[in-house]
Amino acid sequence: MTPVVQLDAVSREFAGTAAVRELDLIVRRGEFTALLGPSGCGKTTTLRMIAGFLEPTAGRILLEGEDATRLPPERRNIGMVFQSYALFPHMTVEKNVAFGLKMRGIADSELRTRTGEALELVGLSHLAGRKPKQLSGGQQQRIALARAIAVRPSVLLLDEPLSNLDARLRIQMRQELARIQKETGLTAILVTHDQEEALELADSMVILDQGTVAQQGAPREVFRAPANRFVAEFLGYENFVELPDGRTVTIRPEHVEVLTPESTDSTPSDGTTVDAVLTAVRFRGTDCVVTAVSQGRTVLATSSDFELRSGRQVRVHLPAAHTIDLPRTKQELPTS
Ligand SMILES: Nc1ncnc2c1ncn2[C@@H]1O[C@H](COP(=O)(O)OP(=O)(O)OP(=O)(O)O)[C@@H](O)[C@H]1O
Repeated sequence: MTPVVQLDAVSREFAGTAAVRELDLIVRRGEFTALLGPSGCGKTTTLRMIAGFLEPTAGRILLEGEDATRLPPERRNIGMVFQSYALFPHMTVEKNVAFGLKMRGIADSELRTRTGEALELVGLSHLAGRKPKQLSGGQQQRIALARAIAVRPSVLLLDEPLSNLDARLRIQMRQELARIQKETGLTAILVTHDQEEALELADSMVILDQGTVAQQGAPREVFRAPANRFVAEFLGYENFVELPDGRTVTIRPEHVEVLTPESTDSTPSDGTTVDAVLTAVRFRGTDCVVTAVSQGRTVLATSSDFELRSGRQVRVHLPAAHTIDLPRTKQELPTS
């Protein structure tokens, strides 16, 4: 099946500095792809190139299999929703939603049907006659979404669409987006720096690091097996431990076992066990989080042993089944 969006080695420079470098990306029909990464990694630049607002300095962009690298935005069948809702303040909700259809020369009766459908999809048909300023932030974002969907774009580009909403509304809108995408079979690319949003919504996530792909895959895969330290840190992994055999691994604190003579006197046979001293114990109610230091290496662990105190000598066990090997990134490799 021809991908809806395909980027072949796309690069974009600004005054000699690369914002996106040789990026390859494939988005298939009906797929929800999340582009994520820290500020400045090139997410918005990538989205703007797909929309046609920015030209790549190198590489090709294919839309529905056709070379669209130099195609102006209005000739790409793309819908966009931004962080700022960008609704026309003087137009009613209905006129806002109909705007893109009108621009495309859609006949009146068809225009009314599609506007009505789009408003129904976002659950706001009853507000059709209002002006944007008479709506809440969440409602305005729904209207922006309806406007983008009404034109039946081959791909919907979402640039941090939920980040202006408060936490509760953001979660509600996330579920709403998931529902709409499921109902309509929309192909969408979402730019976000919120990993939770990506984990919940995306079929595929692409983590960018300085304009290149650090890792791409299904959220579960990426979360379970981050490819390197950058991805692991971005996903919230906190333990980075160099093992005696030279490997660097990461492990979730809840998988690290803190052993004391009272808990066991045998050394587990799998994984790695090291002597350590506790330097901090934080009580959290149902468990505590301890910081253990072993030969300069720090490991965070959770434990339900409430007798543990700072200064205590323990052994720390990293079970093999839960340690994730992290190959070193280029920056971390010693230079020869
Ligand atoms: N018009 C521009 N002129 C010069 N540099 C730019 C321009 N647009 C983006 N950049 C630079 O390109 C890099 C990538 O920017 P981009 O906006 O794509 O990042 P981002 O991942 O979307 O970041 P954020 O999460 O902060 O929005 C940054 O270093 C940025 O400063």
